Amino acid sequence: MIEVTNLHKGFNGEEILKGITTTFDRGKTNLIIGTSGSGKTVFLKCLLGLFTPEQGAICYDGSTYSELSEEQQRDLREQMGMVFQGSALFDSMTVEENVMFPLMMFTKQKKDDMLERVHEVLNRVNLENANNKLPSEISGGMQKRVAIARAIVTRPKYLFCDEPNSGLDPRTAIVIDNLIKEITEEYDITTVINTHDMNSVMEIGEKIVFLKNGYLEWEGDKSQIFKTDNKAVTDFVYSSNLFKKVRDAQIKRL
Ligand SMILES: Nc1ncnc2c1ncn2[C@@H]1O[C@H](COP(=O)(O)OP(=O)(O)OP(=O)(O)O)[C@@H](O)[C@H]1O
Repeated sequence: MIEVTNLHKGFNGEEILKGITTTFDRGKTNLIIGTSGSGKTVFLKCLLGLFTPEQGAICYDGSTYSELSEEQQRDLREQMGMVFQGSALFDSMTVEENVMFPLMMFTKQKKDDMLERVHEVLNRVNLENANNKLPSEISGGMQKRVAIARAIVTRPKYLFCDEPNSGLDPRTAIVIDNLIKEITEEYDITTVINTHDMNSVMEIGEKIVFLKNGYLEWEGDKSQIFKTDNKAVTDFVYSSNLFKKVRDAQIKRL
């Protein structure tokens, strides 16, 4: 579980996050949504320990980040997996080498043990017969599976995903969403996903945090998001192509 209290973060005197308070439960897919420039990426980077907030606290299963020693902060960061936008695989490394990379960086395991773990996670993300391929030789959906395998290979307690669906066709996007949800439940991970995608909200939005201009404007789950009368949220929901059609049909019937 991650508990965020009164988080403030700015740059060069401009405040970007303006006092965010929320919680992200373990074993759940938590989504951060909001309009462009609302501070979603800055928030995710604060959760990853990449940005230091000016005020407020982030507490990971009882450990408040700012109260930890540098060594403890490093240990905590090693318990975090990250799926980057666009997958961010190493082009010159094979699928197997990409997934093994965090194990080589952060553990002192024997090569055979590392390989066994790599094959285990590649199987889990249903990626067979691609171990020796380069990223350029596999599809975008397969690259995303490799990125997920690489993010979970060290058995992280926290998984952060930045726009995991960007660049994927809608069908593949749903498969990837559900894979992340299944992994979150199976391994009891606290997962936080930054997304623009209303399909993801519908599919896996167990907790949704909506940011607007650096404020937490609304939070709830995927059933509540269609019942809220918060205008910023309804504008966002119905600006997606999928729901524009639904709304237009409703207006026509009136
Ligand atoms: N390192 C930085 N230095 C200065 N300003 C920054 C930095 N990172 C982000 N910002 C500013 O913070 C604001 C919020 O940016 P952020 O990337 O978090 O938005 P976002 O909600 O993720 O948008 P998008 O959906 O378009 O990716 C923007 O005005 C951006 O210019």
